[in-house]
Amino acid sequence: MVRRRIIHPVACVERGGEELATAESKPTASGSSKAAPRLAPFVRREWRTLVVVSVTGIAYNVGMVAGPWLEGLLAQRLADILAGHLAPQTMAPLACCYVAAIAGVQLMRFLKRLYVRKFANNVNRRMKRRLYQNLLVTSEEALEEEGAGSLMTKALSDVDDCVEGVRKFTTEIFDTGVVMVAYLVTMLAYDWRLTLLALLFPPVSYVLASRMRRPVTQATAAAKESVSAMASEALDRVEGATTYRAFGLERVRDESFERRLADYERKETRANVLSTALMPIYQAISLLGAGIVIVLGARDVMGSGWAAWDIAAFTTYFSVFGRLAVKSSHAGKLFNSVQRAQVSWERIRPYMGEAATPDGGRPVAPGELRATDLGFAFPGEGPLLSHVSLSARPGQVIAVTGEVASGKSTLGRLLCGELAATSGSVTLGGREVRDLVLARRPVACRLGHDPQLIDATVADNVLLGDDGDPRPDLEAACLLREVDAMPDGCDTRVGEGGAALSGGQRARLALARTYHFARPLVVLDDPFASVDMATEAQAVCNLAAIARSRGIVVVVISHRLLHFPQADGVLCLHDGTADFGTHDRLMADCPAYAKLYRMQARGVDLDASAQR
Ligand SMILES: Nc1ncnc2c1ncn2[C@@H]1O[C@H](COP(=O)(O)OP(=O)(O)OP(=O)(O)O)[C@@H](O)[C@H]1O
Repeated sequence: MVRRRIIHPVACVERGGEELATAESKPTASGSSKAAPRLAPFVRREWRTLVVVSVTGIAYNVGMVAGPWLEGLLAQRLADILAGHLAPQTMAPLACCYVAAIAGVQLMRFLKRLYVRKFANNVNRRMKRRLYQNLLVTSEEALEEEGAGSLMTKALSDVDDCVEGVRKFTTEIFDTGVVMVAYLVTMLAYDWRLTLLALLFPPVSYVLASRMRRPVTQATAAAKESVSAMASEALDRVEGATTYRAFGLERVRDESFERRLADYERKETRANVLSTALMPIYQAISLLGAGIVIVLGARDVMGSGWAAWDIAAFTTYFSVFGRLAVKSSHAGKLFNSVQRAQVSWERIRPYMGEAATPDGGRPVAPGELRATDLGFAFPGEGPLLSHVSLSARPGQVIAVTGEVASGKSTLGRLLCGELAATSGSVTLGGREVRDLVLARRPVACRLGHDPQLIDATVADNVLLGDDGDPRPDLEAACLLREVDAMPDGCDTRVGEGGAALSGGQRARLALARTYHFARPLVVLDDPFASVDMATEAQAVCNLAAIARSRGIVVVVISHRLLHFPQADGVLCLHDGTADFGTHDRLMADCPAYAKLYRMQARGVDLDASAQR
């Protein structure tokens, strides 16, 4: 069966190039971390930076009140000088104080911004590292379900959006929260009755902003989904460019991409409008109190109000009120950025649990493989396999065959613990393989249809950074003679995905790597599909020798039955069930197997080939 798969080369390197059996659930659900991941620990790790942010943030924002206060004094001093009550030179010390205060406040602002950025960068780096580590140990099944576009969006933009929300929140705590308290206290000190009246309006803008939370969240989530779908579409278009061109489907695919693009534009525009364009409305509402301040403040200056003000007091009060009104409208901005961050966090949350270390478990000793009464069905589909049983002692080779799409590859994945059986069990040495896999113990490896070669040398592709000599493994895979004939031998580069090799060479190079990292259970899914018969005969011989010498169980899945008589056991899948036994018994008792074998036997002297 051919299915589109996500290539994750780093995972391939980490997993020894084999399709290492992993949990199909996401890391957090697979036992590495039971508690739901939380954002707070990522933030808490940066407590030192946050202390600097707090000190500079409070100094900056409290210092902000000094500006309007000194401006009031300057206005009053100017009035006194113009009235002849004071000499002009008395302005100089006050002006110096003003400049020094502004400079000090701006210095604090610079430091606060610097450390907020540092804080955000560190949180971002830590979250991306965690996401990356968890993606590495997530099963292909889960990755495919998620979709490549969605994963790219999560890795690249959701973490950024989430951290940006945290950064804005941290910034606004000081730039909005602390400074508003400082402004409020100042205004209450000047005239508390006027202050209470003038500040009736900002709460209206808070209420409106909080009412808008749900639409903002929904619009943001819709925009995120749309960008993921667009990324998937673009990836698919690039990956399948040659195919679409060859089959004249380019226009259809381009139109489909255009539709995705239009959908993205619409949803992103709506999300942006809701999260940013409402700001002026919040501001206008907050500023409605300005009229009250002008009328009642003028009465204070005239001596008929609730307080006795001079021009300095009026100037300071009006300036502080204006700043407070503008700041209070920022609360809406704060809600919106927090909403956006929440949406992103929910999307990446499943991948943010304690990172599981790939392949970190203790080795598993070789043992008997026993599959008992296995049954399996893909979600929402009818049973694919039922009542499948087999067993193999250490050192034995089991051959598996069956009709097309009878579930051979699926059985290989079940044996390796990559998929959870619907019923029955698979044990190795008496322990459930899937439990060992979920505990990240290196129990099984599977060589699938895709060799997953890296753009490096032949030796690198076998060893993947491991110490050792690749030659014995290359020889066992019947590739050494061809590698020795290459210009640089084992140091020959194979190109991206092994582009410089033939299909058969690619398959055998991946086989050599599987031998190098062999586990107690090795499943080879159609490993000799692209090699000639003589090479296949030698490779099968070597495979049996490796199984015996290392005491491992090897399961070979193949459509080619030429060498099945040499296997220690044969499993034939047919009609949703299976027959297991020796080649001779199946020839006698399993008509489906006998038919397949005889069909291939036509024109081939099988007995002679098998004895070679
Ligand atoms: N992830 C999946 N979700 C749903 N159905 C799937 C999935 N993977 C495989 N199948 C279906 O399960 C059936 C068996 O697939 P499988 O690859 O195991 O068969 P196979 O015997 O190895 O095929 P082939 O002979 O072509 O190599 C197919 O009908 C396939 O479409």
